This record gives sequence, structure tokens and C-alpha cells, in this order.
Amino acid sequence: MNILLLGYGKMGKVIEQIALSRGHQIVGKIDVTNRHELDTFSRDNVDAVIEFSAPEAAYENLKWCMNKGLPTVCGTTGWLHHRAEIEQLCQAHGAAFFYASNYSIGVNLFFRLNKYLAKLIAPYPQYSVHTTEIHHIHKLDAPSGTAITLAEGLIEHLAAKTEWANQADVAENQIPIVSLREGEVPGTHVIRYDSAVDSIEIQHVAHSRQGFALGAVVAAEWLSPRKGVYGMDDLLGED
Ligand SMILES: NC(=O)C1=CN([C@@H]2O[C@H](COP(=O)(O)OP(=O)(O)OC[C@H]3O[C@@H](n4cnc5c(N)ncnc54)[C@H](OP(=O)(O)O)[C@@H]3O)[C@@H](O)[C@H]2O)C=CC1
Ligand SMILES: O=C(O)C1=N[C@H](C(=O)O)C[C@H](O)C1
Repeated sequence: MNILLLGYGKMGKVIEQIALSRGHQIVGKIDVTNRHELDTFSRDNVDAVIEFSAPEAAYENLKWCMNKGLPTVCGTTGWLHHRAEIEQLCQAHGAAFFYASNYSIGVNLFFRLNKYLAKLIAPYPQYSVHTTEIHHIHKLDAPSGTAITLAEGLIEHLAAKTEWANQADVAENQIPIVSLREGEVPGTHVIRYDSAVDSIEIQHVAHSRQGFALGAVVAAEWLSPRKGVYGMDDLLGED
């Protein structure tokens, strides 16, 4: 498969290694310095785009991909206020668009575990829920996209919770997301329930970026022959 990398930073570089090891070609690596090269790419020479750039860059990048009708896997976080528009453009131009806040298999199992645990806890209001995400100091957005997906899973099952807030002290109806930035941490997410008598905690710890990158390449292989809008449940199968 001919893959165009939109964004060639920490993730772009790991994705490149994994794509090459799976027999794919990287036909372009676009960052802020060489965006003019985009003109040379089209459906004729690109089978899939993998977009991991920056929150403020993703919207323009994705518009370009959708207008060209390109199958595009996006992992960039912090741009989702534009999601509906990108999905409309995808349908209008016969493109394919795949988004996940986290491409690792482990985190996607963790998303399901999080919902299941919330369902179990829901009848017991003595438990209060807290979430924490820890990432490297270079991360531009907070909270992490993964933490937002986890909070959305909690909101689905905890009737008293209607929104999240990116702080420790929150109103009764809010889920607290505490964001910590430490060294080179690839990504840690913790869900904790406390009552007066005990605590229950689940956590996912990424040891490297390999799991995110492998998931993105597998998603690109799956997406390339398709048209339409997809996410991890389409790739992995419904719960
Ligand atoms: N969904 C998932 O599984 C995961 C998502 N992410 C998300 O992916 C994104 C990227 O992460 P990461 O690789 O660590 O970030 P980096 O900062 O290491 O890399 C970002 C890259 O994007 C480039 N870039 C910035 N603006 C543009 C633009 N306008 N056009 C093209 N390229 C651009 C940067 O170029 P330059 O170097 O020239 O500035 C850089 O090469 C983040 O939003 C992060 O949260 C990360 C890991 C997993
Ligand atoms: O910026 C990162 O590094 C990561 N971003 C994603 C997020 O915001 O959830 C996924 C992963 O946690 C790493």
C-alpha cells in the first residue's frame, strides 16, 4: 500500500517503521516545512493517508484529504469540534475517514472495561468517580482524547453525570479529569472509584508508542478499499 504521512513527529516516525515492516511504502512525509508537496498527491499515488499532526493543523489537513477523496486514518486529538464537518465532507466526496482517540488494542479493551465497570457501579451512589491522565511534557492538548472517550463512556452509564471538567474539584454532575504532564510518559489513564470504606481502580499504561502506531497502520489497511466514516468498533467488531 502507498501511505502518505500527514505529520511526521513522534507518532509519524513510529508509524513509518511499522508500515515499512508490514511491506508498505511511504510516499510522502508532510510536516509544517513541506506542505507545498501536498499538490503532488492524489488517489492515483496514495492508497491511504495517516494523519497524526497537531490539534490546530488537523482540520486543514483533513479538509484537504476529504476534498481529494482519500482514505484517511486520523489520530490527532483536540480538533473534534470540526468532526461533523469533516464527516460531511467525507460523504460528499466519496472519501473514507477513520478516527480513534486511541489506536492501541489495549486501550480499546480498556474503553470496554471502563463501561462495564461503570454499569456495575451505577446502582451504588456511595462511590465517587475520578479520572487521571498522565502524558509527556510535549503534549499540546488537555485533557487527552483518550480521557475524553473514557469520560464519555462513564457519562453513558452513570446517570448522575452529564459532563466532564478538566479539573479536580467539580460539580456533582461532572466527572473530574486531572491532566498531569511528566517527563516522556507515553500515556497512562486511570479510573478510580472511592467510597468511605474502599476504592476500586483500573488503569491502562502504555509502555511505548508502538501499540498506537500498529493500530493506526492496521486501520489504514482495513480502510483503504472502503468509503464512508468508521471507528474502532467497526475494525474490532461490536462489544
Ligand atoms: N489516536 C492515537 O492513538 C494517538 C494520538 N496521538 C495524537 O497525535 C498527535 C501527534 O502526536 P505526536 O506525533 O506525538 O506529536 P509531534 O508534535 O511529535 O508531531 C506532530 C507533527 O505534526 C507536524 N505538523 C504540525 N502542523 C502541521 C501541519 N500544518 N501540517 C502537517 N504537519 C504538521 C509537526 O511538524 P513540525 O515537526 O515541523 O512542527 C510534527 O511533525 C497529537 O494530537 C496526539 O495527541 C498521539 C499518540 C496516539
Ligand atoms: O499525545 C499523545 O502522546 C497521546 N495522545 C492521545 C490522546 O490524547 O489520548 C493518545 C495517547 O494517550 C498518546
